[in-house]
Amino acid sequence: MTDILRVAVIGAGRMGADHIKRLSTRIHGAEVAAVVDVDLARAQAAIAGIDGAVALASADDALNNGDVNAVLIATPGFLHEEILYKALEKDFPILCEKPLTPDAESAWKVVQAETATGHKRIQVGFMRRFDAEYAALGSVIRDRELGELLMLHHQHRNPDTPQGFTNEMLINDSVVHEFDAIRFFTGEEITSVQVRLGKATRNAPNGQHDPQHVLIETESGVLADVEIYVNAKFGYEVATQASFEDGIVSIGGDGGPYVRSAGRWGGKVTPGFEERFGAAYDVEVQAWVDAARRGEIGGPTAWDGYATAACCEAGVEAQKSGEKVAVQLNTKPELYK
Ligand SMILES: NC(=O)C1=CN([C@@H]2O[C@H](COP(=O)(O)OP(=O)(O)OC[C@H]3O[C@@H](n4cnc5c(N)ncnc54)[C@H](O)[C@@H]3O)[C@@H](O)[C@H]2O)C=CC1
Ligand SMILES: O=C1[C@@H](O)[C@H](O)[C@@H](O)[C@H](O)[C@H]1O
Repeated sequence: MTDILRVAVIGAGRMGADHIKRLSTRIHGAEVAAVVDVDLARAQAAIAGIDGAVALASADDALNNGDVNAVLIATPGFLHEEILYKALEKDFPILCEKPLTPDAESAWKVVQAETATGHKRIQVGFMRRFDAEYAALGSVIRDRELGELLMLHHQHRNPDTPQGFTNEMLINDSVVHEFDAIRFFTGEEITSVQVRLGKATRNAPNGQHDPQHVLIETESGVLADVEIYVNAKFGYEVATQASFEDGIVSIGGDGGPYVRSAGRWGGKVTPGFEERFGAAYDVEVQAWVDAARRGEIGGPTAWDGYATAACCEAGVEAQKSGEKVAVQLNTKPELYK
């Protein structure tokens, strides 16, 4: 077991700030040593009240700071690649928010760079694998409790999208989670993706066509579909229904306290991913820290980041063509088998 992790968090936006809070309050075995943001005021605000943490404006300064021995990357996806190489060069444990990189070619280069080091250092932030209900459905599938899994139906709904969220990001930033979840549930690679564009909401900004219907096939022929609807207004909802030979399992549906008051009855809808997956992020980050202190990783690998990037690439092509697009994958290196 190595020393406590002294983590540099790169990117102190919505997700980075959330991880900084959990690292400095709920996670054992790690501390925030540095926070980096091009917006230095944001980095400074993020370290308020954290003893021994410094705010910096450049990732290089953090990686070369002698007090840092681990990195959590929470910049926008297109900026991950450069920081990943630098952190690999330092041989630091890395937790990289999804997507690993936004396209398959760059993700494959990252896989090759890590493979050349001879050990796994990169864990990718697919937190749904750490959600209690996802884990439970995963066990039902693996243990064949209800016979063979036949189909998966996913709903992924966000209340709205941040500025600059493009049509491609519906696939690259949002459906990337379902690509990983389907691979996690089935233990198989995805072989093809098709995207159907139907009637669109008037609430979609920035040239987005919203919602979209994504149709997915795995190696053994499991069919999955995803309703991705990122300007759904009512709240944040991520749910799955799995059809088996001997039953149906639903996760992520309405839950929580059921209240009757002031002439109404019902529950609450979570406003965002921080609330819906808060516990899963905690488990994910703790698993990363515990594994990193043993010289290992504690979750999805760079291969998972690459394979999902290849699915995204097929998905973006399918968005444009409407055709079923095959997912092209290179051979999996021994390191990830
Ligand atoms: N696992 C999950 O459920 C979620 C993951 N994410 C992922 O987290 C990452 C960050 O997303 P958000 O926090 O939503 O974005 P954001 O836009 O809120 O934050 C990004 C931050 O990075 C900073 N930044 C930009 N360029 C930088 C650079 N060169 N060096 C240092 N800082 C820089 C920005 O100033 C900003 O503060 C993305 O990869 C995103 O896909 C985001 C939301 C949920
Ligand atoms: O990763 C996330 C965001 O980047 C993405 O924009 C959302 O659609 C996802 O639900 C969330 O988990």
